[in-house]
Amino acid sequence: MDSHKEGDRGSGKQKKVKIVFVIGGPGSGKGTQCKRIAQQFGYTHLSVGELLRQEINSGSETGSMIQKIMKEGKLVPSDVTVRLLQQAMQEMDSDKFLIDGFPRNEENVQTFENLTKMEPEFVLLLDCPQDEMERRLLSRNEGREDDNIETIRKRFKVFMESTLPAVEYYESKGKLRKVDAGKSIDEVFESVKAIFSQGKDNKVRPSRHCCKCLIL
Ligand SMILES: Nc1ncnc2c1ncn2[C@@H]1O[C@H](COP(=O)(O)OP(=O)(O)O)[C@@H](O)[C@H]1O
Ligand SMILES: Nc1ccn([C@@H]2O[C@H](COP(=O)(O)OP(=O)(O)O)[C@@H](O)[C@H]2O)c(=O)n1
Ligand SMILES: [Mg+2]
Repeated sequence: MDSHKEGDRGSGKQKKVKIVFVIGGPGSGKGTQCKRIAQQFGYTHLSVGELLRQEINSGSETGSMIQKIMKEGKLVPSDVTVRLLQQAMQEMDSDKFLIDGFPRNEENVQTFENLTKMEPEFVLLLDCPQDEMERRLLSRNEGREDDNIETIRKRFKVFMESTLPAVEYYESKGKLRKVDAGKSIDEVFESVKAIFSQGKDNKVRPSRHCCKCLIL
């Protein structure tokens, strides 16, 4: 079911917005696969982690609160995260969003639905063994202060304890699509492509990268 975006009430025209959530443990390959999906299927890729890091870089008070939480591998309060997400979606002239790294707990799920009145078309789960994720993160030299072994371990704990229960919510609604993300990038993308090609419009469109995600 497509989501309907708030707004355009004056014209009575409801803009249909298609949303897909992409979740998986830290290092499962969300960012890597999202870039390819955006390119191939014309989605605007919004990485929630990137939006939070941009808020940190803005030097705002909210940013320093976010930084403390991310350093601990904990989850930022959902109203903060969802507001940043809403802002980014409103700024982009797009009707197809790939939301990377969201939801990460049940509070994320409820807050998103309450504030946006939108639901995802489906949720893609990248399922990857923890030792493989750890190996990938330790060689991901993006200069992130949360990519140290101590914080990585905490993030894994958050994933197991908070994110997986949110996954079960979507599974119960028949909206979960799971792929084995432990294989090579190309092999994982083959499985991902099959899932996105099941949708109605298989047309390949020019990619619409969110400018925010290009600032890595
Ligand atoms: N299937 C894969 N096999 C090996 N390395 C991968 C794979 N997918 C991603 N990577 C690498 O692992 C690291 C984490 O990938 P990333 O897409 O940032 O994951 P996430 O966004 O889920 O944390 C990056 O250095 C990326 O190049
Ligand atoms: N929905 C979200 C997404 C990210 N985050 C925070 O942002 C951090 C980095 O998220 P990310 O998606 O960039 O991390 P990776 O899984 O890509 O390594 C998380 O560890 C959380 O601290 C959050 O609090 N809530
Ligand atoms: Mg990522």
